[in-house]
Amino acid sequence: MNTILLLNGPNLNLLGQRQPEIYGHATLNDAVTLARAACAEGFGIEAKQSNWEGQLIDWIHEARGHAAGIVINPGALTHTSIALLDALNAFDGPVIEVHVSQVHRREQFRHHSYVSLRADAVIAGLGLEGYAAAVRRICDLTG
Ligand SMILES: O=C1C[C@@](O)(C(=O)O)C[C@@H](O)[C@@H]1O
Repeated sequence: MNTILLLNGPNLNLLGQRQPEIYGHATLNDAVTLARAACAEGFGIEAKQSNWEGQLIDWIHEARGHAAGIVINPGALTHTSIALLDALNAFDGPVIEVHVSQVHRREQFRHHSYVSLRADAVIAGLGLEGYAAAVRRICDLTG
C-alpha cells in the first residue's frame, strides 16, 4: 500500500465552523473522506492535523522514506514558516500545496507562500475538491 500523507495545519480543525463565508460549511472529516475516495487502487491516506508547527515538521520527517507523497494545507504557516519549507525540502516525493480559499484574492500577506518554493503543484480556491485533485495527482505521479 502506497501512503499519501494528508497534512492540515493550524485552525483547519475548525473547517465548517470557522469563517464559513470563506471556507464553506464542510468539515475536515469531509475533506479526508473526499481525499480517500480520490485514491487510486493501491494507495491509502494517512490524515493528520495539528495547530503546532513542530508537530507538522515531525510528521514530515517521519514521512521520509515511508510516504509516496504529501498533500499539505499549511494554513497560515504557509505565509510564515521557513522551518516547514526546510522540512518539506528534506522529503523526496511529490508535495502538493492546497488552500481551500483563493488566497490570491485575499489580503496581500496571503499572496506569498514559502511552501510554494517546494510544492510540485499549488491548488487554491477549489474548496475541498482541491484535496481530491491533489491526491489524484500524487497517485498519477507515483503510481
Ligand atoms: O488557515 C488558512 C487557510 C488557508 O490555507 C486555506 O485553506 O484557504 C489559507 C490561509 O491563508 C489561511 O491562513
